[in-house]
Amino acid sequence: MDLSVTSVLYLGALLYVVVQLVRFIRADSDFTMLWAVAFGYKPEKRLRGKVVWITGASSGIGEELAYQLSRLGARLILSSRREDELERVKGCCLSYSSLQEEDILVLPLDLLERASHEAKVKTAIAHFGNIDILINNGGRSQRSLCLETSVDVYQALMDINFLGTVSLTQQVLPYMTQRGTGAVVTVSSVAGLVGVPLSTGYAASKHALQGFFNSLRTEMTDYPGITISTVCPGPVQSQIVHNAFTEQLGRPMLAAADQQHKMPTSRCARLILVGMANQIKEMWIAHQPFLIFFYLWQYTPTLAWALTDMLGRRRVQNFKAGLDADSAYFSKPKKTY
Ligand SMILES: NC(=O)c1ccc[n+]([C@@H]2O[C@H](COP(=O)([O-])OP(=O)(O)OC[C@H]3O[C@@H](n4cnc5c(N)ncnc54)[C@H](O)[C@@H]3O)[C@@H](O)[C@H]2O)c1
Repeated sequence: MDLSVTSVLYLGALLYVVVQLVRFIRADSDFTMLWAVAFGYKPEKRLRGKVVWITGASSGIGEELAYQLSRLGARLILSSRREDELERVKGCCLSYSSLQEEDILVLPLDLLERASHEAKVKTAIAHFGNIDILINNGGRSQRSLCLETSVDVYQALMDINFLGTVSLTQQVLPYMTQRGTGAVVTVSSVAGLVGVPLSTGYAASKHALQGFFNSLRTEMTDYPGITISTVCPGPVQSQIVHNAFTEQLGRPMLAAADQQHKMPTSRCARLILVGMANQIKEMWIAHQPFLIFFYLWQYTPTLAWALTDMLGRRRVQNFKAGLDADSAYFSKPKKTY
């Protein structure tokens, strides 16, 4: 076959586009993250020995971050409300790693109790002398329709997810500015960037975090050694739905939803660590088809709204019918009660 140089170039370009397309379809994070995974610094090199404070360390993503960081040799401050659960996580960290008892501080903390945050930070500093990285991970979600939701639920979501996180960050940051180095990594959500039906208050609280940290990042430009990062995961396996607020405070979710379609917690935690090691400022972490939504919302909002309305309507209808709204996009919906 006689192929001209131009045809070879065209074929090469086509092959390149196909390879990139396949990579994108199989991707589980944004392009910067993909680059960091392939060519960036490894967490093993960058995070060993660091003092890392994780809020919401008693379950889900925070618990998994604690395990992976302990294996890397990072020293840990573990916080959430339940001390016994934190001691369990600490015990596992010690057995998975070569860390010593004093390398992990269990520091119970309620994001709602903002008046206690200053003293908690002082306790952490007294133990380790400094905090290298604060991971603002603790938070709660929501599964309820706006028209049925008490405003107290909206207040609680803002208090925990937004104000609790802001309060702790404000207490930790001065220690970082004094040293001129540190990182604040905040686990936001896909709901911090896009609209999510049944989670109006949760999405609002995560949008608030995005606005806050995107603005703070620029205020911190006088401190080039300080990194402000936000993490935007799509659905990840954890207790988030089980622990979600419903339409009234104190009314629990009736059943945990199917988690098969969600990203494994370990993969999400690993990607967060890669992002931290490479000081990435915004991390989009999700399987397809969720990842494509991030891009659509960013670049073609009109198309994104049309698609969200189509899929979101089904989610709302399933919820109203008492079906599992979370897995309803992907599998035969299950009754939640
Ligand atoms: N799992 C997901 O699909 C997903 C997706 C996007 C973002 N996120 C975010 O990831 C973070 C971790 O959630 P997860 O999925 O591991 O859920 P999870 O429910 O398993 O863990 C949440 C953690 O936050 C803690 N927490 C809740 N209220 C608190 C309070 N008042 N004070 C202190 N700690 C409190 C819990 O004790 C727990 O340790 C949250 O900020 C969540 O919004 C989760």
